[in-house]
Amino acid sequence: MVTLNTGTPFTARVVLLDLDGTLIDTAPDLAGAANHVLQKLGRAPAEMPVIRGFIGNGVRELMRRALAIYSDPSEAELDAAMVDFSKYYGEHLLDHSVIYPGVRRTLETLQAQGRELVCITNKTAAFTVPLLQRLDLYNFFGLVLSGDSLPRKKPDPLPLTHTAEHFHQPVENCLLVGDSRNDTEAARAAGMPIACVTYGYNGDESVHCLEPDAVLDNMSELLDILA
Ligand SMILES: O=C(O)COP(=O)(O)O
Ligand SMILES: [Mg+2]
Repeated sequence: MVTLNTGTPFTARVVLLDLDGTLIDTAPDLAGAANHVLQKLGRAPAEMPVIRGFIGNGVRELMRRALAIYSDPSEAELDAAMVDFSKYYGEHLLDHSVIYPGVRRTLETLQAQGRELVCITNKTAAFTVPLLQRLDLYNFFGLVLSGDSLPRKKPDPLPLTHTAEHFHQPVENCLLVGDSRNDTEAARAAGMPIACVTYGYNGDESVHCLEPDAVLDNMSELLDILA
């Protein structure tokens, strides 16, 4: 079901899409990599719902939070953990991760409508690009901004304002589609409309609490709210 809180459809000449929890269900493989590191350190694996709640601020923050279940890691401990995490995750990017229902067909339609598509994620580029390429999604995007592409990532508005400038569009003519508080905060700070999907990673909080301009249960519902 779609909830439209603005009353009018969005022009959205540029559609910005979050990655983890919005386009791709990456949690199983992120959990696999984090638990690989925990196991190496002799610790118990974290449950999937717990790991899901750690996603959204980049893989380093995910690993920091997973280690902190036991005790807050030093930066040196986190550096060492990230070497193991990165190697394992890079080799297991797509063991269990899948595109969410409706995503591919919706991207095809948006592209056919002549809209610019952009992927905006806090994931590092070393993982973002192969994930999109191997799922045959990469070519949909005129721009891909990862967590390490610009000096600041979401919830900072920079990736959003950078995108609007890149395509010479006012922010009002863009629309961010995301799944979490980082997305709504970045959008509000940029003055960009935001739609949230209900199926992603926003901890225990319903995305309705974030008061986005629209709420989607399936990506295909995006087509119902665009002018
Ligand atoms: O936490 C991450 O690595 C990425 O999260 P995002 O794609 O939802 O921005
Ligand atoms: Mg997300």
